[in-house]
Amino acid sequence: MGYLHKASKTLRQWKYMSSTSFSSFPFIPFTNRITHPRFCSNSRQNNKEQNAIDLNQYPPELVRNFSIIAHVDHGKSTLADRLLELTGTIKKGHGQPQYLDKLQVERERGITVKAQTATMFYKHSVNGDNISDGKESCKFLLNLVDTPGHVDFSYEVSRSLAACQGVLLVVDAAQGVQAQTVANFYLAFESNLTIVPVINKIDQPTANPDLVKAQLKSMFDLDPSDVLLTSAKTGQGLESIIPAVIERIPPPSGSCNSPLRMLLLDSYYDEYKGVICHVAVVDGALRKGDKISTVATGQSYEVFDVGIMHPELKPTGILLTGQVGYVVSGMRSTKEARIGDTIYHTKTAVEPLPGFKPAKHMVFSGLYPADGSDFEALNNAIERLTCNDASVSIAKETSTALGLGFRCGFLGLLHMDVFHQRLEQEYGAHVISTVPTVPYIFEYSDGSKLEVQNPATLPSNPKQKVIACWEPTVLATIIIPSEYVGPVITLVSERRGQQLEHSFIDSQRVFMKYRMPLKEIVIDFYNELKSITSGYASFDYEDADYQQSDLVKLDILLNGQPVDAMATIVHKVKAYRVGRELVEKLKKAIDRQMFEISIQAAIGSKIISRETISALRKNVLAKCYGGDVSRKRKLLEKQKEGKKRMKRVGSVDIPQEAFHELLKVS
Ligand SMILES: Nc1nc2c(ncn2[C@@H]2O[C@H](COP(=O)(O)OP(=O)(O)OP(=O)(O)O)[C@@H](O)[C@H]2O)c(=O)[nH]1
Repeated sequence: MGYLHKASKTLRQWKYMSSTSFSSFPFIPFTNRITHPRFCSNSRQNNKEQNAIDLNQYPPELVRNFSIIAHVDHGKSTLADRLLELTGTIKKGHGQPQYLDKLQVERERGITVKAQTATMFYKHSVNGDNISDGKESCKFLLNLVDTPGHVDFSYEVSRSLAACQGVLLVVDAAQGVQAQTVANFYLAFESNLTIVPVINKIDQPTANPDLVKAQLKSMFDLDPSDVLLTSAKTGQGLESIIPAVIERIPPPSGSCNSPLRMLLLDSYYDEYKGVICHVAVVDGALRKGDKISTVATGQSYEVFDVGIMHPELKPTGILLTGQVGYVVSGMRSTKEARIGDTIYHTKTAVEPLPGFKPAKHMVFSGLYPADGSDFEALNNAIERLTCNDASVSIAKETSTALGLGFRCGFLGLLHMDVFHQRLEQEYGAHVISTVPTVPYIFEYSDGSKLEVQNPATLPSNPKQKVIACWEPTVLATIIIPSEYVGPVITLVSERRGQQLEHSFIDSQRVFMKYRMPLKEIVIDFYNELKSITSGYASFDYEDADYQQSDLVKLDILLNGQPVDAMATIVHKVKAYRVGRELVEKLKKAIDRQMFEISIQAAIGSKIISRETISALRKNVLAKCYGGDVSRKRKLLEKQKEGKKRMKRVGSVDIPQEAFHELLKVS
């Protein structure tokens, strides 16, 4: 209730500032109550929403910016739907669950990949705070940010939090606190945000809200009496959420009188409007027609359109202190709209906002056109997609096996997967990707150090020049039911993890913290963890330091010729097993051809594993008896088509599937 009480003071400043800075805004004497019709409406007043939204009616004191954060699948997007419905922002039964998950990939996979903001309006009685006598209610402007739950996209979460003063920390009533609950709690806590705990899915037969309350108390010291109980599915308890947001989360604290400072939260390219920037106005005000610049480039642009996401773009002509919205200016490419940058009025230079830490690329992989001749098409597709996903790093590279392509850096394996899927679905680009690798550091005898993002660039006999190697590590959090502790410890030791912490969350569940090499979790770790714990484990990680390690480059040779796109870097103790598995997978994936093919794995000049594919021409006409010429021609054509999709190394044709198979070996 404290923030409502403070409302009077801020409103007085706003009213004063408005009378001086905004000609349309009259001076209103201070009354110790939010009673002026500009800010408040009588509860009997007509509820009909005005078509044109006048943001002048929402001084910072009537604004609340909050994110919904949670572990994967705990119900963030469903809860966001219900809040949008409750506030009349979208119609009930709009027939599109998880409304804010707009990408095809999000709908197909049922996950949120991009954080999405929506502005809502809500009338709330300020009764009981000595501000109002209870007969009146104020209309508040609420910016809700639905965030992704998967660890790969935690960068999106931390960015979203920069525009918020509080969060709804959502926890599944049956699953309880999970690994991303812990990670997200600390993201919010370290940003000094107000945390409103919400236990969701209380309709489930296995829901145990009391146990979850106890977990929230023991792990985060959250008071059980502050915890809200809800079901985003049935709507139970939903009505308590927005009042809690308004009463507990502080309003934004920027200065209305200061020059404009906006934080650039996100940007994407729209075919009709050009670059659209999502912004949070920290200080001052922005109007259509203003001239703005970004700190990074200093370039000046005119504001053509400005507004809010309600939840679609809704022009308002103005954005004021504490508000979150969009801006369209003359930017030609999203490269001009750097995320975390500060936007200001061109003629009034300002101190830049702190911005964000740059995204850290955890996984690198080569991307090549499935058909070598399609390089230009792939180049175009990647350029367009990276306009809407700036968290991927792209550099051109050449492979003797695959031709011209790109080396791409991703936030994790799911991010890489989503990027591939979007390339294919949204831009029709078919790609071959090489084995994902992490950024290793190699130190050479002359003292120089090299970050290696592509194993092929490493000399094949590293011992000759390399004097030390380092690999990136992560701090991994695992939460499991106690009966799975044994198998999980075995799995983590196989993956070279060092235990740092082991404690009980409650009588049944264990919290474990490990330091692990990033490489060991990149491929298939989570799947294995899930499978040995019958799906009950949750897992999260954050990047940690580099550690010195005994690494070797593993080459794959076909008929004695190394295939650069198949080279990988592995820990020495794993080299023999990985070499053998790679060779076996390739034997299964490569068709027999008219000559014998030898497949070898080698460390330097030493062959550590070998398989042979015996010679045989695949006779596609074998089953085609009789003289039907057109059928025979069709089959031969089909074989020719298939060959087009093959990559030729020396004389050996490698199907795309062979590259996919290699992705599964860790
Ligand atoms: N029984 C029940 N199911 C719910 C409730 N809320 C959400 N769900 C279901 O839980 C699943 C996950 O919901 P989402 O809203 O996509 O979860 P999310 O946290 O946004 O997921 P990510 O974005 O992938 O992290 C969906 O199948 C929802 O229908 C609830 O209150 N009760």
